[in-house]
Amino acid sequence: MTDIPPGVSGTNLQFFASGGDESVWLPYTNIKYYTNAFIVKDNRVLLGYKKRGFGLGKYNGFGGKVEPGETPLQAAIRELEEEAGVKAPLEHAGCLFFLSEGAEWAFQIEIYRADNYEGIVTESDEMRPEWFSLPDPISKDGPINPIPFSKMWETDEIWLPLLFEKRKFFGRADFTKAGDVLVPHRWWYGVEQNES
Ligand SMILES: COc1nc(N)nc2c1ncn2[C@H]1C[C@H](O)[C@@H](COP(=O)(O)OP(=O)(O)OP(=O)(O)O)O1
Repeated sequence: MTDIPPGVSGTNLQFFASGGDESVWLPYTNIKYYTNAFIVKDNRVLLGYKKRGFGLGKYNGFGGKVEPGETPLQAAIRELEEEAGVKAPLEHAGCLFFLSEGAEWAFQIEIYRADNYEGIVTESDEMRPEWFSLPDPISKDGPINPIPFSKMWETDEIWLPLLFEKRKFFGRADFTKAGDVLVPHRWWYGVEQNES
């Protein structure tokens, strides 16, 4: 399925992956803007274990709502410092649109990455930071502390490798409820083509 879904920003996109029930995208009326930031350094990525609120019990990048008057980049820098105690020269890595059945708004999340940071990684009220090894194509035994995809949002496994490869991605994932749990219903991802 190669049609770009409603809500996906980005131009000059090349289809990368899609799946799920391809009959319908969930409707939405409101959008709220969020950020998510990842530090990738020395073949490791810094993730945080979410201690409260939305995504409780999952590992994720560091981020939150864009507050009034902030740019997404300013919000991403602030949230990273609040949640992990460090400052980083963040670069835009992609943008994701998430919709959950029954939610009052869609999440538009600007994703950032940095190869470096200043300060000491510190646990906060919201996140417990932890370093994980990047996938190692050379070692047949695999990394020592691999990324815990089974404890992350299911669709992260599709786009996180693009962030590691520095390929800019845009996508959408809709989730439906199975009891108290949100499960992926339909998803689509594209990568920005280099103009040359
Ligand atoms: C599939 O859906 C999602 N996947 C991933 N990887 N991340 C997601 C998904 N949906 C939301 N997120 C991210 C976006 C933000 O980084 C956080 C949610 O932000 P939060 O609700 O914690 O916002 P804060 O402003 O920090 O909240 P407080 O008011 O509690 O400080 O999850």
